[in-house]
Order: sequence, then structure tokens, then C-alpha cells
Amino acid sequence: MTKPHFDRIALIGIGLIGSSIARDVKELGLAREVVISTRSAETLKRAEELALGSRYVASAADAVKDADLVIVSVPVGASGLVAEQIAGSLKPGAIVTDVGSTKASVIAQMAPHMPENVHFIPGHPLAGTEKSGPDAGFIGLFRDRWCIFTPLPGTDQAALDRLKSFWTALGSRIDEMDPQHHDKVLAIVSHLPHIIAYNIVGTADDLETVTESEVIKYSASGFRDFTRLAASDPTMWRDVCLHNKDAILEMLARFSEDLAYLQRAIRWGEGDKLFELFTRTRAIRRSIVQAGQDVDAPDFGRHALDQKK
Ligand SMILES: NC(=O)c1ccc[n+]([C@@H]2O[C@H](COP(=O)([O-])OP(=O)(O)OC[C@H]3O[C@@H](n4cnc5c(N)ncnc54)[C@H](O)[C@@H]3O)[C@@H](O)[C@H]2O)c1
Ligand SMILES: O=C(O)C(=O)C[C@]1(C(=O)O)C=C[C@@H](O)C=C1
Repeated sequence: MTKPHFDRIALIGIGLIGSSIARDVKELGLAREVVISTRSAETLKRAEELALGSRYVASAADAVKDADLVIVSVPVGASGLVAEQIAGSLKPGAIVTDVGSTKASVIAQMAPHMPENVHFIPGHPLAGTEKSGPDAGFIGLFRDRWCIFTPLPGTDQAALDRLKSFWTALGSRIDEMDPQHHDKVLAIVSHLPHIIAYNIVGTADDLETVTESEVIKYSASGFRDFTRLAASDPTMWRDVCLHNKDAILEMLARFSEDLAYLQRAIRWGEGDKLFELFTRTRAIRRSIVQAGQDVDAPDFGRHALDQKK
């Protein structure tokens, strides 16, 4: 596949995801010019210090002028506001996309503002870490990771193909699904694990008074894995919870039922039930490994490798 090239890319939001895209675009030479805008002057200044783009502008509306590709990488709750700000300045024929962790809500917020002569194509790279901000990004974050598109009916195929080839150049594997389906799948594979992690670490913290600080002191590696997820950005995850409410509540209800089953099995000493479940879940982990997903090398590990190069 030939390398996609854009004359001007505008990045709105320059945190972990926006700055990783910026670094890849620069490394791979995917644009003549990269214009960056973000909400706070301090973050914009930091993006400039890190030389993430070619121009840095305070107003999102100014940033998108004449851009062929606009990538919105802000917390999902801010998507509507950004869409409203940029709508009047978009170039006819521009591709506007996002990276938000929820899709139905982002579409509901952004689509009404999008002019008819631009191609609005929602997307979601399934790649990240618990870190945030422009310093947290790194080259190669999206390599070998899925990027899911949830195109609206009637989306221009050539624009979709161009956006797909952009993400393919970043190393992503591409998939398409409808937004409601995306939100259900992500509720179980991404949103629930974070909510469970926030909850277990919160419970352990509450228990500190009872256990005289031993929870943190003796935290074993299983608990540490939860603390990594629970260190994720509070604004991002507040927004994910509020903007994928129905799917998350549905999955939480199922989860609570299954937890009650486990609780009952432990109470009544039903070892066979516990053994059957633990055998089934172990096989799932093995099938993920066999499918080529690098579960033993989390993104921060790859970050360290990139820095060593
Ligand atoms: N962190 C992850 O693991 C991950 C993975 C995939 C997708 N996402 C999604 O990507 C998006 C960005 O996440 P991130 O991890 O880069 O967050 P981040 O906190 O690192 O960065 C967010 C950026 O958005 C900017 N911002 C916030 N409100 C804004 C506004 N109203 N106008 C303009 N800029 C604004 C901030 O200044 C910052 O530059 C979110 O929608 C998130 O759901 C995150
Ligand atoms: O690996 C992590 O730390 C992440 O939280 C990344 C993760 C995930 O749950 O896999 C988080 C949110 C996204 O929307 C996509 C990816």
C-alpha cells in the first residue's frame, strides 16, 4: 500500500493519543504541515517545546483552516464543544475524525455540527497507557493494535479508505463496526476492567485504616496490575463512564451476577465450580497470546524499548 500523504493535518488535543499521532506523523513523513491546538496554553507550549508539530495555535477554529485531515483527541465529553468550535472553519472535502473511547455519544455530539461537504468518520485506536499529556506519547503506540471505525451511513468510500491507509501507516490493524456494537464490546473489554480497578484500589485504600498501611506495603503483583489501570486519567474515565452509561451498566449487572455466583461457590466450598471457571479463563488468556496479541509487553514496556533505540 502506498504511504498516505496529507498537505496539512490539524490535531485538536495533544495528550497521550494526540502526541503519539504527532510523533508518528513526523517520523513517517505523513504530512507537509501539522497544526496543533489544545485547550490550555501550558499544554500548547509544551507541545511546541517537544517540537510535535509545525504550528501551534490557540484557537481550534484557526487550526483546522485548510486542513485535509482533522483529528480530534480530547476527552469524549468535550467532543461536542470542539465540533461546534471548528465547524465553520473546515475546508470542503476535509476528513474529520476522532479517537474517543466511546462512539455513539461522540457521534451524537459531533455529527449535528458537521457541514455536509466534509467527511466525518469516527474512529477509536485500541491502544494506550495509564499516562496522559503530551510527554506521555511515543512513537509506535498504535503498532499492531486495532483501530476501529464506526462510519455513518453514506460515508464516502474514498475518504474512508484514505483514513484507513493513514492508520495502517501507523501500524494499526483496521476494523469496522456499528457504534452501538462498538460501545458494548468496549464496555466489557476496556471500560469494565478500568472500573473494577478503580473500585478495588479504592476499597484497598479505604481498608488502610483497618490494616494499618499493610495493603500498600505488601501489595503483591496482582494488586499492582490493578493500580496501573487505576492510575489512568480521571477526566478521561469520568467521561467514558458518563458517555457509555447504558452499555457499562448492562455489563456491570452481568458482572455482579457472575461475582455472586463465585461468592456462593466460595461460601459453600464448591471447588469444582471454581476449578471449572478458572480453567475456562486460563484458556482465554492462552488464546489471546496465540492470536498474536502481545499481552506480556504492555505499552509502557514498548515505550522503554523505543527510548533505548
Ligand atoms: N489514554 C488511552 O489509553 C486512550 C486510548 C484510546 C483512546 N483514548 C481516547 O483519546 C482521547 C484523548 O485521550 P488522551 O489519553 O490523549 O487524553 P490526555 O488527557 O492525555 O489528553 C487530552 C487532551 O485534550 C485536551 N483537551 C481537553 N479538553 C479540550 C477542549 N475542550 N478543547 C481542546 N482540547 C481539549 C487536553 O488539553 C489534552 O491535550 C479521549 O477521548 C480518550 O477516550 C484514550
Ligand atoms: O492499556 C491501557 O492502559 C489502556 O487503558 C488502553 C485502553 C484499554 O482499555 O485497552 C484504554 C482505553 C481505550 O479507549 C483504549 C485502550
